[in-house]
Order: sequence, then structure tokens, then C-alpha cells
Amino acid sequence: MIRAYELTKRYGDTTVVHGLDFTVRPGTVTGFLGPNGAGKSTTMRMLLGLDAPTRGRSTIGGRAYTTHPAPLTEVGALLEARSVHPGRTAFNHLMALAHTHGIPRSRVEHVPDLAGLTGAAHKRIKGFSLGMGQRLGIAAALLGDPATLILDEPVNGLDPEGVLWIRNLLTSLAAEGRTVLVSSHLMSEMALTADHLVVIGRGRLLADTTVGDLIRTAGGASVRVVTPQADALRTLLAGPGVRITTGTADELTVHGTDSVHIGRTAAAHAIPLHELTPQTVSLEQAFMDLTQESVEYRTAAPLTGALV
Ligand SMILES: Nc1ncnc2c1ncn2[C@@H]1O[C@H](COP(=O)(O)OP(=O)(O)OP(=O)(O)O)[C@@H](O)[C@H]1O
Repeated sequence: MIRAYELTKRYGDTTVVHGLDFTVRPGTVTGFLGPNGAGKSTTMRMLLGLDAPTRGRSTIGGRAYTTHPAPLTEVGALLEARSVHPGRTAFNHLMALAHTHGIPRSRVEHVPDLAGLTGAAHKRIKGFSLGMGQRLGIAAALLGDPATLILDEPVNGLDPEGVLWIRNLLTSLAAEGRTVLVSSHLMSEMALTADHLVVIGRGRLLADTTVGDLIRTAGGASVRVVTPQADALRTLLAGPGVRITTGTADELTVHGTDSVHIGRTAAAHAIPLHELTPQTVSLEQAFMDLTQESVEYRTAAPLTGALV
């Protein structure tokens, strides 16, 4: 389990992480989400003892990362900035890491397979593509067979097959009972991978929730109705808890009731329906609604489907 207590980081006059409190539980994949510059990497670096918090503290498996006697066997980490010797082979890089932790050669021989690097283990790192470099970072994170994994933007540089592979890998690592914290600025990616979400914006906690709850909080489900008798149906559906907005003259968006009730009401009054479509707020929209105040770098035009 990972715990952050009032974790705060200030650079000069700027506070980039503000009193973050959250818990990452074992057995699930937790997505750590936020727009660019939200403070995800800084938070992860603090969890891993690479940056000292200005205030607050964090624990992994009940103790500060730096007090673990063999951290690689407790926590596997993939951070964006890696230092690897380009002239070394992947195997030798992993072997050098293993030596510092008493990890046996047999494990070093096994992890390239886990990371999809079979066949490339004895190639020099300088010839690696971005995706292969990312897989090597994941192999290094898995080296100590750790109970906790902290991965910063692990899908960066991976092709679609690689993205699918990492999704399955994270899910299976969590199913083995490990604690998995994975950062991303892409809600669409996290929605497919994570069970739980910790969302931050400008260093502050915006949500600590499940995917389903995030959708519900962001406005929940609605039903799109197209009918030539929109005014009549609108009057019939009106009631406590029901909110109806109008699009074009024959189009309604109904919140607070479901398509079964709308269909029955229309049928009972012989109102023809040309469309009756349940809709959920997209996760992208939910995320953008949540973080819109805290996006640091904005494009001039509104975005759909992509996040900044
Ligand atoms: N060493 C540093 N000195 C000063 N400011 C820093 C330093 N490291 C990070 N920052 C600032 O802290 C803020 C948070 O950065 P961080 O890299 O943690 O965000 P992020 O959520 O990981 O972003 P991204 O998705 O772009 O990687 C940014 O405004 C960044 O410019």
C-alpha cells in the first residue's frame, strides 16, 4: 500500500504539489491522472525518495521508500528520466541493477520475456527504439519481483500492440495482489486500465474515486430523444429530479430518468419516437470538466477527444 500524507513540494515561490493525501491499495490498478504539469512526476519522485517533500511524508508498504533495505525488491519504478548506459546490452544493464540487490541471474534472464524484450536482451541499448527503451524500463521495474509498482507514463512511446500489452501486464500484476500506481495525462488510456483514479490539477487533489463515480459526479447519464412531438413529451416527462434540455426542435436530452420510462410514457400517449438513446458522459469530458480550472497549458481552440 502507498500512503501520501500532506505531501507538498515547493520550488522557490511556486508550490507544485499542495498537501496531497491519498492511499493506493493493493490488488487494483490505480491511475494517477492530471493534465501536463499537474505534479504527477514530482509526486512520484517524492514517493520514491528522489525529491524531498517540503512538507508531509509518504510510505510504501508502511515505511518511507528510502528506509527499505533492498528497495528494488519492494518497489519497482519507471520514471520518465532514466539513466542507462547506451553502450551496454539490456541484459548487462539489468545484471548491473541485480548485483546491487542480490537478485539472481535467473531472474535477469526471465524479466526480458516479461517485458516483451525476448530476442533483444543481448542488443546494445543505444540501438533501442523509444518503445524498446520503455520496455527495458519496465523490465528493470519488475526485476526485484516487487509488491509495489510506480510507473510514470508507461505507455509513452509504445505502439498499439505495446499499449495493449502494458494494459494486460498492469492488470495481471494487480490481480497478483500487487499495488500498482500508474500515471497518465490520458483519461481514455486510464479508463481502460485503471480501477481507481487519483486525479490532480495544479498539484491539488481533485478526485480520489472510481471510474464509475467520476462519471456520475460529472453529470451522470442522460437519454437523447428525437420526436416530432418534443414539446408534448417534455411536458409529460417533467417532474421532480428530471432535467430536460432542448437541442433542435425535435430533440430532447433528458437527465434524471431512464429510457424505459421515457419509452413507456411516449407509448402511453401515442407519441412517435425516432430515436431513444441512453448516453453517458464520456470519461474524457468528465476529466476535462474536473480539470478545466487547472490546465496549465491550453490550446487556443476547444479540444474534443484530446487532453492537454
Ligand atoms: N526541478 C524543478 N524546478 C522547478 N520547477 C519544477 C521542477 N520540476 C518540476 N517543476 C514544475 O512543477 C510542475 C509539475 O511538474 P511535473 O513534472 O511533476 O508535472 P506532471 O504532472 O508530471 O506533468 P507531465 O504530464 O507534463 O509530465 C510543473 O509546473 C513543472 O514546471
